[in-house]
Amino acid sequence: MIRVEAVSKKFGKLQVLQQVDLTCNSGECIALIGPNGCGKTTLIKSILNMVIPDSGRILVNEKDISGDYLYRSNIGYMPQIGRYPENMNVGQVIETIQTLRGADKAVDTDLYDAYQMSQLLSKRMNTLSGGTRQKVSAVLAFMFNPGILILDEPTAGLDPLAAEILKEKIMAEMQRKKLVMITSHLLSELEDIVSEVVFMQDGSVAFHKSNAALKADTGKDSIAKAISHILREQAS
Ligand SMILES: Nc1ncnc2c1ncn2[C@@H]1O[C@H](COP(=O)(O)OP(=O)(O)OP(=O)(O)O)[C@@H](O)[C@H]1O
Repeated sequence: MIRVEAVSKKFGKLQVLQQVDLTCNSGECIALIGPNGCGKTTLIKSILNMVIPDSGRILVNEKDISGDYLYRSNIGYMPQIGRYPENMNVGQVIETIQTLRGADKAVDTDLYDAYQMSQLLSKRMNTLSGGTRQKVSAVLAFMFNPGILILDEPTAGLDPLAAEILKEKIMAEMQRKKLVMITSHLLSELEDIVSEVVFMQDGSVAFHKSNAALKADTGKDSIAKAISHILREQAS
């Protein structure tokens, strides 16, 4: 479970997060959406302790994360752009992360197998295509069987089959009562997997509704249409 309480963050004079409150529970798949620059990645990074809020607090599984780093071993994070030691090959990167995580940890090889990683192990990171780099990030995010998955634009650059494989894996993890948080601008891709929609605007949560309630309240049959409907109403 993740609880964000009145979190604010400024970069210089720019107020990027403003009194953000958000609760996310196990078994939910949350779509964190909103316009470019509204603060989605900053919120995700705050939950990961990669950005330190100016005020407010964040609890993961009921524990305040400030000054704590151990809680992150229960979070699988797929960044928007995966950065790795570029002179290592794929096998070395996976092995290094495995060692850092502790070799005795249960390893989930579903995506490793589905993406045929064993055929890519000798490829150097700096020679990978953008999509293949995304596959490596996905494999690493899911590999250590974390209770929470935070995926920042996970399907960006993936081919349709790879994206479908990832969606199936996300759904399987939800069935196992994992908490999944996804940011994406590809709203149609989120349609079948998302249980909750959190819409951010100007650094705040504009609304947080279940996928079903969002559609029922707007009378629309897709997340994209529902969001456009709300934005048009706001503008008029
Ligand atoms: N380290 C930083 N230093 C200064 N400004 C930053 C920093 N990180 C983010 N910002 C600014 O904060 C704002 C919010 O950025 P953020 O990446 O959280 O947005 P986002 O909602 O994830 O956007 P996108 O949809 O484009 O990925 C932007 O204006 C960005 O330029």
